[in-house]
Amino acid sequence: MKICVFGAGAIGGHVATRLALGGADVSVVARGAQRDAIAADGLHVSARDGEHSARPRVGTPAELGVQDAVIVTVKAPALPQVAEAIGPLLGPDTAVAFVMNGIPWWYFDRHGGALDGRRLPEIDPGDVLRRAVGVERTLGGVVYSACTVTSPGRIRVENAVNRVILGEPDGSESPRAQAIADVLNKGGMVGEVTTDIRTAVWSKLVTNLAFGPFAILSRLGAGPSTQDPVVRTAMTRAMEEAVAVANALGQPVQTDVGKRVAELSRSAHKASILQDLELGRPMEVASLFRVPLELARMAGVDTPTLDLAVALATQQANAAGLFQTAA
Ligand SMILES: NC(=O)C1=CN([C@@H]2O[C@H](COP(=O)(O)OP(=O)(O)OC[C@H]3O[C@@H](n4cnc5c(N)ncnc54)[C@H](OP(=O)(O)O)[C@@H]3O)[C@@H](O)[C@H]2O)C=CC1
Ligand SMILES: CC(C)(CO)C(=O)C(=O)O
Repeated sequence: MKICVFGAGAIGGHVATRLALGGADVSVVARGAQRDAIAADGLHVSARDGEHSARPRVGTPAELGVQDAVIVTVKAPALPQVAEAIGPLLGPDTAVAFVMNGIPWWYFDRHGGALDGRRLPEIDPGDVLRRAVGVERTLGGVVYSACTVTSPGRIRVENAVNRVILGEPDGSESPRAQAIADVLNKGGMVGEVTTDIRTAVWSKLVTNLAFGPFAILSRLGAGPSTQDPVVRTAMTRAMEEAVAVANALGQPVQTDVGKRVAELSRSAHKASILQDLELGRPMEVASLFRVPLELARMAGVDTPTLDLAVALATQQANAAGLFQTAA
């Protein structure tokens, strides 16, 4: 199976390595020092189950040509650039899986009901992804794997279990998602296919949405920040609001909020969006924070704690020049 990973950073570098270990014909689209290092010396992943290396092909979409599947693993602000470049990788039967955090651009496509087909211009401005990729090629994706690029071409993975969940926007059974999941499983990552990808998206998102804005405001990891009972209470309320939004949208997320906040409070982990702020990288404010609250308004759910935290976090991202509120 020919699979190209578009955006071989932390997650993409890990996924590409697992796909190669699983026997796929893997290529990557990368840039800068990361691209040069992968081209010269391959990818090297240091994980709980060992040290893994792979030598994927590295090239531009035109050089790599039509694929059986493309896995997009950029940060959300880079999606318009993906839309511009992805064309040569796509044939009529190419599946394109967006394996990222946050509300995906296709969220209301093949959704059914009154909101079916609703656009999310903060994530897909001018419908560029819709036109370049098309909903028919698109698979949703969620990834549980804490990954960091430690130096170009080298990725450290924290989790003992690393999961990728894939699913069709219309909730149908998916042989094409299963084919990708099978390769991941062979490569030592857990690949799963779901018929309810939106619930999988929200199950992950409730943590990003409740934890991320507080991280930006405190500039601390969850552990140190939640030592203050006021913060812990507010973060708990924020996560309860996020779960209420998911439920109102028809996604039965099962998050045990008290347990999740307790887990976060034992961790020194700095939210990835705070790491982006500190490193001056474009921030996923739209897909992780603002669009979920747009969905809260559509669902008629009040989210006062999240509203304030997200408004202030957005101001921080604006002030740092790492996010621009859509005009
Ligand atoms: N890292 C983690 O532990 C986790 C991340 N996620 C999610 O996964 C997604 C990816 O995150 P992550 O892997 O951390 O991000 P990274 O920034 O590490 O990786 C994205 C990569 O894509 C590259 N890229 C962006 N645009 C282009 C382009 N036009 N052409 C070629 N390469 C490009 C980036 O290059 P450059 O650096 O030059 O911008 C970078 O190397 C996000 O949605 C994130 O929230 C989910 C779970 C955990
Ligand atoms: C929120 C959390 C801890 C889990 O999804 C995360 O990985 C992040 O955003 O850094």
